[in-house]
Amino acid sequence: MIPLIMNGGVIGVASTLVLWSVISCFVYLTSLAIYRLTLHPLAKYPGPFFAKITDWYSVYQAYSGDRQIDFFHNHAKYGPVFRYGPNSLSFNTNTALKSIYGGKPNVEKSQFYSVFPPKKGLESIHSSIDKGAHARKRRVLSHAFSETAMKSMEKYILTNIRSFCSKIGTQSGLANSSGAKGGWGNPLNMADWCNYLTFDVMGELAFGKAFDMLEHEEERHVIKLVANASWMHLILGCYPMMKTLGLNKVLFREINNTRMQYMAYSKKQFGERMKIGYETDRKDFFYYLLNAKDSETGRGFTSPELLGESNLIIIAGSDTTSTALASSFFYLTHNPETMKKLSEEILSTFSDVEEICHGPTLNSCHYLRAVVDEAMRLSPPVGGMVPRRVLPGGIDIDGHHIPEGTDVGVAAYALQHNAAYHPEPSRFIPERWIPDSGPGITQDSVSVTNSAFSPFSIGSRACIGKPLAYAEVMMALARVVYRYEFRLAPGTTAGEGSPELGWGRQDREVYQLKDAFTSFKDGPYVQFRERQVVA
Ligand code: HEM
Repeated sequence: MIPLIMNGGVIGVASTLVLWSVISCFVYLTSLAIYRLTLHPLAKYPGPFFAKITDWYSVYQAYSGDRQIDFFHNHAKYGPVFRYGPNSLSFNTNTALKSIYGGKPNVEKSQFYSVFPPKKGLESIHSSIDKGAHARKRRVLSHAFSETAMKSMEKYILTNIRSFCSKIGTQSGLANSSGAKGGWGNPLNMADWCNYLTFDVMGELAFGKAFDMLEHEEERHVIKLVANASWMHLILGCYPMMKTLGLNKVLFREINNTRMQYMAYSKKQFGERMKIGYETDRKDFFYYLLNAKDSETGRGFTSPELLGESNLIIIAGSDTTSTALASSFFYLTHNPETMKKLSEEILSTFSDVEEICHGPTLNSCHYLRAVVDEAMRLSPPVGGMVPRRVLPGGIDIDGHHIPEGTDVGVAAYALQHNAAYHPEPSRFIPERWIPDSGPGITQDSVSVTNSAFSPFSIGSRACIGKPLAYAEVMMALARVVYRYEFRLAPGTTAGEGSPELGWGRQDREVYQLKDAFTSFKDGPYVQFRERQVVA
C-alpha cells in the first residue's frame, strides 16, 4: 500500500478500493442470484428469469403500467402459480383467493404497504400492516360507512350526479334538458367526466366541499396528482428499500414530485375541514370520523390519523369509482344490444329521473348491476396485485405449503380473465351474472363467476367503500341512461385494447387500463342526445 501511495498517490488507492468494491458487489449479487435460483425455498416455482432473481423486475412492470397484463400473460405461460419476485408468488384460482384473503388467513399485509404513508404515524386503515391496529381503525371507520351514514351522505352524492347529468347536456352542446331534439352532441371523453364527478363527490364527503371539477378547470390538475401518488406507491411498494435509500427521488423524480404535491394539497384541504370541526350540520365522512369512537377501546382518531384517512379516501374512492363508471360507458357504447336492454330496464322501472336514488328500487335493477359487475370484471379498477405476507407457521394454498415471509396474492385482472371461471373471458356478457338469462347460465354458473370476482378484494381487508361505490356508479349510470341516448363517437378508438396486448395497442374488445395500483384511463369518446320519451 505504501509504495502505491508513493508512486500512484491517493488516486491509486481510491481506484483499488473502487475495483474491490465492484468485485465484491459482483460476487455478492451473483451468489445471491444463484441462491435464489437454486437453494431458495421458492426455487421450484416457475416464473420469468429476472423476476426470480430481483424485485427490479416488478419495479419495471409497475413503471410500465402493464403490470396487470403481465400477471395475465405469466399465468397463461406458467400455470396457476408463478414466482413474480424472489420472495413472491402469484396465484390464479378462486380457491387461492379464498385461502389468501378470505376468513382468517395466516397472513398480514406485505411490506409493499409500508411505503404508502407520507411519514411514520400517518398510516391509514389501508396502509396499516399490524392486524390489531388495522382492526381498531376499521371499527372506527365503519361508522362513516354505515347505512345511516350513507343515507345522510346521499344528498351530497346526488347533487353532484345531477350536475354531471346537466354538464353532459351542456358540454355536448345540447340546448337544455328538453331542447335540441334529435341531434347527437359533441363527443365527450368519459374518462375525464367520470373523474370530475367522482372527485367532486369525494371532495364533498372527505373535505366538506366539492373540488368543483365538473364546473371549473382550476382544480382538475389534482386528478394527475392523485394518479401519480398511487403510481409512486405501486412502484415503491414493489421494492420498499428504494424509499429508504431515497432512490425514488432520483429515478422517478417527476412522479415522486407530484406525489409530494398531492400530500401537501390534501394536508391543506384537511386543515380547512378541521377548522369547521364538529360545528356543522354537514354529515360527511369527516363528521363521522371526528365523532366515532372505537367500541372496544373508546378511543377515536387522533389528528394525524384523521389526516392519514382523509388523504387515503380521495385516492381510494375517486379514481376507482370513476374507472368503474367510465368502463361501463365503454362497454355499453361498444355493445348496442346491452345498451338497449339496460335502457328498457331503467325506463320501465322509473317514471321520473328523481326517483333514481339509493335503495331497493335501484337495487332491483339486476341488469344494471350486471353491467357494472361485468365492466369491473373485464377492467378491474385495482387490477394488479394486493400482496399479503405469510406469517410464522406458513399457509397452505392449493396444496402448496408456503413458508413464512413469502408474499402471496391473486391479481384481479388475471383471475377475472381466467377462462376456467369466465367462459369467453374477453367478451362483455352481463347475462353471465343473472341465472337463467341465457343458454348454460344457471345458479351454479353464476356462483362460479362470483367466486372468481374480486374487484374490491375480499375478507377483513376488503374495500370498506364498496356499498358507496355501487350506489354512486348505479345512480349516475341509471340517471344518464334515463335522460340520454348515447353512442361511441364515430371514428374514435380511445380506451380500446385487449388482454393479449398492452396499454395503447388496439383491439376493440376490452377497455384497457394502465395499472398504477389504481388505474390510468382514456376514453371512450361518447356522443349523447336527449331521450325523446322524457318530457
Ligand atoms: C369501484 C370502486 C372501488 C374499487 C374497485 C375499490 C377497490 C378496493 C380494493 C381492491 C381494496 C383492497 C386494497 C388492498 O388490499 O390493498 C380497497 C380497499 C379500500 N377501499 Fe376501495 N374501492 C372502490 C371504492 C372505494 C370508495 C368509494 C371508498 C371510500 C370512499 C373506498 C375506500 C377504501 C378503503 C378505506 C380501503 C381500505 C380498507 C381496509 O384496509 O380495511 N373504496 N378498495
